[in-house]
Amino acid sequence: MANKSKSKNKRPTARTNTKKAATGTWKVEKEEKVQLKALAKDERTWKIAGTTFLLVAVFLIISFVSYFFTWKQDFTQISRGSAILWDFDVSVNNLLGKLGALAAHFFIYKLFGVAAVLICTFFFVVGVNLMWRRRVFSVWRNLKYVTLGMLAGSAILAYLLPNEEFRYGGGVGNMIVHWLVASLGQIGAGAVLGLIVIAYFIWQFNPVFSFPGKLKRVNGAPPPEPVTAGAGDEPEVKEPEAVEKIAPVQEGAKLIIDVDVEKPKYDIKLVNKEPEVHAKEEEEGYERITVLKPGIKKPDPVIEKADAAAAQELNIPAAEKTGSVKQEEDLKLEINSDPIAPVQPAVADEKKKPYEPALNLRNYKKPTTDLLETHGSEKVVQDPNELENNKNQIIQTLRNYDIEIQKISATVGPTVTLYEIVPAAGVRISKIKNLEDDIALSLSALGIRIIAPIPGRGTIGIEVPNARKTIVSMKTLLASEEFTKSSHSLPIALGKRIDNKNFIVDLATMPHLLMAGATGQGKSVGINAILVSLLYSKHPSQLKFVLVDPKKVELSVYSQIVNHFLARLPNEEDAIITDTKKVINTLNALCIEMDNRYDLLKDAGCRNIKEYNAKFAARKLNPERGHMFMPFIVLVVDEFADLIMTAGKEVEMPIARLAQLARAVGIHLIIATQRPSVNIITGIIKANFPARIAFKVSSKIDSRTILDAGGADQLIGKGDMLISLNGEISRLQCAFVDTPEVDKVVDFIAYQEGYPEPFLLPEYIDEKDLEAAGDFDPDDRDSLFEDAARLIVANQIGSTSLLQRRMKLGYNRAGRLMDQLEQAGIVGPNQGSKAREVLIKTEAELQQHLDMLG
Ligand SMILES: Nc1ncnc2c1ncn2[C@@H]1O[C@H](COP(=O)(O)OP(=O)(O)OP(=O)(O)O)[C@@H](O)[C@H]1O
Repeated sequence: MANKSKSKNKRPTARTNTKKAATGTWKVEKEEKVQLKALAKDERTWKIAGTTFLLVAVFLIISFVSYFFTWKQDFTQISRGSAILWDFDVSVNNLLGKLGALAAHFFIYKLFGVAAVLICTFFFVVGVNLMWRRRVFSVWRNLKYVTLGMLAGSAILAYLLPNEEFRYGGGVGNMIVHWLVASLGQIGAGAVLGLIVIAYFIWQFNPVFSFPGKLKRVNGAPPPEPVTAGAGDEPEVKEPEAVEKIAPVQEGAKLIIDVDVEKPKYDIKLVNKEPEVHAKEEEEGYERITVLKPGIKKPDPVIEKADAAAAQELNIPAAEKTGSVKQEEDLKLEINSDPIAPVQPAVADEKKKPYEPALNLRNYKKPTTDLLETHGSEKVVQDPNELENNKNQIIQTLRNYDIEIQKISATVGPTVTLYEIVPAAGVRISKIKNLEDDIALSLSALGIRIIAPIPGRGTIGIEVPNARKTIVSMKTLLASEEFTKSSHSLPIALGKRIDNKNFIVDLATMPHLLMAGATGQGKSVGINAILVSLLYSKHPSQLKFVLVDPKKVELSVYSQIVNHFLARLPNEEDAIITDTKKVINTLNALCIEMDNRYDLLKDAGCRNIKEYNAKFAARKLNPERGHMFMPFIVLVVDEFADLIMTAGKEVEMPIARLAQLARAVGIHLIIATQRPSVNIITGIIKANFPARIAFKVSSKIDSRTILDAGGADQLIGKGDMLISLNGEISRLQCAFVDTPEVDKVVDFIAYQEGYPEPFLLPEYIDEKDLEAAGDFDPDDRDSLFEDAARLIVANQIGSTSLLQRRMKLGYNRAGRLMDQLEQAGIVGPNQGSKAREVLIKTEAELQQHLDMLG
């Protein structure tokens, strides 16, 4: 539905015309409305609005600064108010004239004093966001800081500088101080303002206060802590009375409530997990750097040393090599035009060090976790009263249906609590399953899901949403040891399970992922979580993304890292594909890349990308024969429904082909859709995507389409999700990474040196295009004819796939080239599966032959 209206909005004129045919005056109003809407959506309107806000920010800052110097001279005039604007006899000294003087006087003198300068940042932030049409800064956060800063700043200045000629605290500051002094006295007012300053510093910097005496005790035995702590080695058992009303539970804690069914009474056990080990600042092999400005890096002795060592390996004088992109490019071009082809000479010399793809961007630093934020408290909180009430209601509801239970226990997760029930002997499981809606009704909660039975546990699970939910920050997951020490090829941190365990999986083994969810339920955040995980774990030489974004805005931020992590078609400007036609070409190009990679694997005698890359790194494969280090390629399609609706089979077929075959050659697909209906997620797509994620969907049917099971319609949104992996469905809270965090990560990468150009996919030329354009005459020589002839003669192998691989061509074009080479007498006729005979033996001979052909 949402999408329908979106696409309608995109075509205001079409919509207007239809209405026109229908009615009279009403139609005109409608038309105006539509035009206004189109105007409001026009990029230029946004830019004009952005520029206006930025100019207001500049206007205010100049008038404020000027006011500090000129207020005294202008005071009498400004005090007359706006009347002076129309009095041409009046002149003022403020740099921005009467309006500047009046604005500054209003904000500084009448309102917030010196602290009023903060208001300029608000106009700046809004202006920048409008100008770039995305959330570069958080307006809400800025507004909070500006308001609090102006109130607190004006009061503090008014308190500290009370009798000055200049009103440092402005009218508002004076008023607050006046009221504080009248209520609390001079000292009390000072204490309150001092407290505000101290509270600000504590909040901002969270200093550590430690007492030497206590430290000694910590070294010996940890002091007992309340329920929260997770400090004790032993699990604590507490009577309910002893538990605080809201008991924060440490990550990984399991809350077990044992129920005596006759006399409702329970024990709460908290089983705390080992404390979380925080991220290492330095990841293996990569030093941490501080990024100053684009292109400017702090000189780092370690990096320089590494450069020297690497240069030595390349047999290039260190001085020439250090930091010289140009040199690196030249050298690369000499060996192979591929941007990630080996810079290091890959001669089959067994004594040489293994080839390291990362050395081509040896100064590259992976992003650090301090770029990310912790959202809210990481502690899972659960109210014992809530637990008790839910438990009683579950027991009562089941009893109403004559179902008795032996035991009930609860596991508190970030968003939901899992109540596990052991039913009394003889109770049929299906009976409980059928009561799903009744239990949900009696607990008056959305998002109840019943798992009957929980696989492998012999219990029945009832998931009930928590009244207070915890956000799972991406930062925590990426800093966890499971992630930093993971041995996965493509680790992705998706979120936390119901038992608070981190859920980190390997995309390479999934091997493709289908994601669905109604609009606004967390799909975009989920895609960002996956992309950010991969950016945190991989070097640009190891991974390339192909990003398809028909909505045009969701993935655009990643365009900044085009020369680091993106792949695109040759001769394409944009690395992020938004146009359906280009999507089809890209998907077909990926199919060619897959076929080429299979040829290389076959030639190398390897079964998969891992073996192949290991062999290449051991310098057992010759780049001269087209071998190269293969990066993983991850294709992300945000909004698959749009594509299927517009291009149908043309999109479905290459996706299905890639999904069936591409795993072994390191190509993985992530396909997301808002509308998981059967005409979009067809049988053929579904059959090839064993791993599927569902955020909240709007109907049970949608849930069945995506997961082959109900439940996704019962989720509560905001990243609450079900993942079906190897036939097993788990409920997760998706990791949250906000857009400004993604911006920071992308900026961190973008400011570093990248490859000279993006990773190029093979060229794909649509047969239909060629025919339609009528620009291919078999008698006309292809523009690449001579290059192809040279390649074939140099290698003395008459193989079409050699042309495909080395010249990055599609099968059809390479085939035509081969036919033309045959016509020209350079290669012999087709010999089935064997390569054609090459009739010309040397380059000199070829040159003569070509000259003869003219
Ligand atoms: N994992 C999460 N944790 C907490 N809040 C979340 C999470 N995921 C999403 N949200 C909240 O839900 C909002 C919508 O999420 P998101 O933009 O990912 O939805 P969407 O499904 O991609 O929507 P659309 O399809 O319209 O783009 C976010 O702005 C955020 O406030």
